[in-house]
Amino acid sequence: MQEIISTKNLTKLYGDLTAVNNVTLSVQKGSLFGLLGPNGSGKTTMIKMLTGQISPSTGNAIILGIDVNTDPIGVRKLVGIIPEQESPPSFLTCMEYLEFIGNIRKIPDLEKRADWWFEFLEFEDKKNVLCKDLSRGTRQKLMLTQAFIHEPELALIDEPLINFDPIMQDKVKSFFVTYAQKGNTLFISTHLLETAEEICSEVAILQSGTLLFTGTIKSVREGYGHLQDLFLSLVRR
Ligand SMILES: Nc1ncnc2c1ncn2[C@@H]1O[C@H](COP(=O)(O)OP(=O)(O)OP(=O)(O)O)[C@@H](O)[C@H]1O
Repeated sequence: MQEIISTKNLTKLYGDLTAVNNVTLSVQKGSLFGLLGPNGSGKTTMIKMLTGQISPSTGNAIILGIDVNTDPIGVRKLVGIIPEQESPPSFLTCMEYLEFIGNIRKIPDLEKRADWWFEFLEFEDKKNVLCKDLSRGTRQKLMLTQAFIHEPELALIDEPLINFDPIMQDKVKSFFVTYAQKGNTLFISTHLLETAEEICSEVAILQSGTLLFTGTIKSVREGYGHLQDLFLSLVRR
């Protein structure tokens, strides 16, 4: 087993508010890890700390062997990221945005890879359209493409499916499962408990910044029936 994400007593304070409280977590290679929790429970704050977008108040996170506090750029070079409700730049076309990402990430066969993604996510017709003129779902397709185009061994995605129709959700879920089966690791935050139960290998439940549960989906099914039963019994307490 190889540890891809390891946090120790990770804490984030915003003034008097403790957004994330002493979270110690371990994610193994090949996991499809789901971070769950009610609104405002600290999921986005966790992802921001794991990707070096914000610094923890105390505690630390090691991502792919790198301490994200000391080398956030090193972490961001390796991983794929979709921040919460992030949109691509309005003034670039889809292809221009991917070229921009390709230059930063030094992807040699960018055009070939981009064409694969345009076809896979069914938005070839938007290749040369300005991002400001895309629907929300298509913007999410482009964000998904930029996160995976360099085939990162770890991707961290805040609410990956929320803007997709059911057909596209199905396609992306299958992609995630296959991607993890190849030995890559996915860390997603979501409110979709059924989806998490369907595709995740492991889940964690946060409430008010505190970790209430971590375990495999198998252990959830064996111990509690459905993820939703466990979730509701924990957060309603
Ligand atoms: N920059 C900030 N300054 C002050 N408080 C913040 C900031 N960012 C987040 N918070 C607060 O931290 C807490 C956790 O927020 P966070 O966005 O991490 O929750 P979340 O679980 O992602 O919520 P949701 O499911 O609604 O997206 C909330 O109370 C939020 O208001």
